[in-house]
Amino acid sequence: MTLRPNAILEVDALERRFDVSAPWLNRLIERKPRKTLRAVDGVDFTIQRGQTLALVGESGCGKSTIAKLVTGLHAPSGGSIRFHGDRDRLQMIFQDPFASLNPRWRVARIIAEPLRTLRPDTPEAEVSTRVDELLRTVGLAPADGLKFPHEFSGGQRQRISIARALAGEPEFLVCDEPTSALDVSVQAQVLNLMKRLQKEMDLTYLFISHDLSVVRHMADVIAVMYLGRIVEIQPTADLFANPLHPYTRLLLDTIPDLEAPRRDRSPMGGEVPSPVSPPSGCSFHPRCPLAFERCKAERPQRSAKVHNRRVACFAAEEGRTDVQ
Ligand SMILES: Nc1ncnc2c1ncn2[C@@H]1O[C@H](COP(=O)(O)OP(=O)(O)OP(=O)(O)O)[C@@H](O)[C@H]1O
Repeated sequence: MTLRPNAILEVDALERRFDVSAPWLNRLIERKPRKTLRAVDGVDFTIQRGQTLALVGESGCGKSTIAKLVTGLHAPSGGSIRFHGDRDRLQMIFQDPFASLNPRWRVARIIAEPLRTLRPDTPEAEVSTRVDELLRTVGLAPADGLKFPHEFSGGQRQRISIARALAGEPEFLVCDEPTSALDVSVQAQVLNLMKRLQKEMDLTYLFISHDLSVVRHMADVIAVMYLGRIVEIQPTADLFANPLHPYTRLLLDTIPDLEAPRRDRSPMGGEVPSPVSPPSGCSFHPRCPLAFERCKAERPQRSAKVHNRRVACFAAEEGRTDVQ
């Protein structure tokens, strides 16, 4: 893999397996073998400084595990993560701001915490000025610093999480479903805030969502995941204009308000298989309208020579779009 000069994060052949075996005594009695779950199964992507890469896919496809690998909460089972930035300046924003904000702390203390950790010698007056500034930056008032998290709405709580993340002077933010607990109108406001902050502070985002319509206006590059793998990765406009993988097309079909209605809308059928015993060949073949014999037997590889633009699908490689 060649490093582009502006890459801040390079993820290469990343794997994370979990041992999900029954306790050893049960295994012994019931003569059951060990079981391994492949949550992340050979993923690679690059994120350029100042850009947003979105990971999209249904629940359980491995998005959060990648977030935890990138932030160091999990160790990889294989592959590599190269971060060309300051590790201390990597912050995370979670889906549920209520769970991630200490309910017994006033908001000012919550926001000040990363600042105090980063620069323990900062005088109190300076900390408090900075907290006021951060509250204003995210659209809240300095007086809000005196309140507790439960006194705020969901959107406001997410603004508090963002202010707390910014207090750590981040250059890279991992955002795991940051707006999926919010109402649609509030979602848009928080997403716009994140976009504005990205521009003003030259932030890089790894943005995780199950919803393509959310990442459409956020991401420069979208990676679509299925069962621990990236099945397609493309710049956002290209992915929407010309989705290559049948799974991406199915995901696009589930977006109700896409301006140009697609002629061949088809509902997403079937369940995501278990990552403990994934289907043979291409993991998507049992749900794929374009699957043929080869898809059951062989696993499509990352086809691309070009970074952040590729598809893992035999039908796409062969240019077939006819339903079998
Ligand atoms: N600590 C763990 N131990 C065992 N299995 C795990 C663990 N963490 C995640 N998994 C499994 O790994 C797979 C990927 O999970 P992950 O949370 O990364 O998916 P996701 O795409 O983020 O889904 P969601 O949006 O529901 O969180 C799932 O099958 C999940 O059950």
